[in-house]
Amino acid sequence: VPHDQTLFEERHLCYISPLGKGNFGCVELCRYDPLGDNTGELVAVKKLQPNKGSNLEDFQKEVKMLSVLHCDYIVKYRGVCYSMGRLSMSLVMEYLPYGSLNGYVWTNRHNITTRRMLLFSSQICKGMEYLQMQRYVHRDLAARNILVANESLVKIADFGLTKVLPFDKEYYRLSQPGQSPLFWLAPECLNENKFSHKSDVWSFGIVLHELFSYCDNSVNPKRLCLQEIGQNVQGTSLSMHLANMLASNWRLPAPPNCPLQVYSLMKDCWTYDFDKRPSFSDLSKKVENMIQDDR
Ligand SMILES: CC(C)(Nc1nc(-c2c[nH]c3ncc(Cl)cc23)ncc1F)C(=O)NCC(F)(F)F
Repeated sequence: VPHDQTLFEERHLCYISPLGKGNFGCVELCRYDPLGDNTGELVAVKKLQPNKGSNLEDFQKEVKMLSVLHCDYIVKYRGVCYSMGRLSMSLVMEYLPYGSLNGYVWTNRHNITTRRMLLFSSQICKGMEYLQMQRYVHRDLAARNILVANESLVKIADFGLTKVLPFDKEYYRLSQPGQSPLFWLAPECLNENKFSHKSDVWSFGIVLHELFSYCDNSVNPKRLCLQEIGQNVQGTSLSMHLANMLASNWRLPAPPNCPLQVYSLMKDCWTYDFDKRPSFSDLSKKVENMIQDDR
């Protein structure tokens, strides 16, 4: 039997440190070191948190989804590690040393150019275009869920909420309101739990806002929306307030010093009618043109 490169033996997986908590589990930095001489490669290992609202088959679905994605702009699946005699499993992914995009942009805000932000934006569009071809709806596109591979490459990650569209529908209706953070959601998600490629486009607009705000937490989408709602958040639920504001055409304000054409691209993504929003291929062309103009 040819050696299965996607099977990681638990005894060679050496824990180093925690990376963070994602949807349905925590992710740890480990070294896979079968030779036992510390020359093994670093990997990110997502452990299934037993009965933390997630179960093995949901996790196996996430593993299956990630294992068939092959794109430069999507975090690479490396394999699985079974433990407790196949009763539990972990998802092994490539480790990206520069961490999540929101942390990276904020830390390097003094020397990140518009050009580099546009480059990251076009890579996210291309990753999302690829996901769309697989009929995957990410449902949690946010700067915290983008990883930085190096100074000029970012990748989409955290597919814990991703859904595959049914063959006969261009949207996915969630049975009950999900756990996606409200402030990244399109109106049809807030009002009807309807998720589609076009609601991912809305979230991409929010990611542009995060990026061009240098992921400054003091002006993040949640903070700005709550400011607009004001403290008078009585009875009406937060998502109702937000849905009403969006219906009366309120949108996040332009980030300071944001190039006008970038803000108008965000506004295109935030078109109320999902059918009129640009596609990711439209968006990547527009962003590419901005990169050319930015010479
Ligand atoms: C839950 C987890 C761990 N959180 C973090 N991962 C990494 C982090 C840093 N390098 C990484 N390489 C691979 C992976 Cl899967 C994560 C990291 N860095 C910081 C995090 F908070 C994560 O998965 N976040 C979603 C992601 F950032 F990946 F989109």
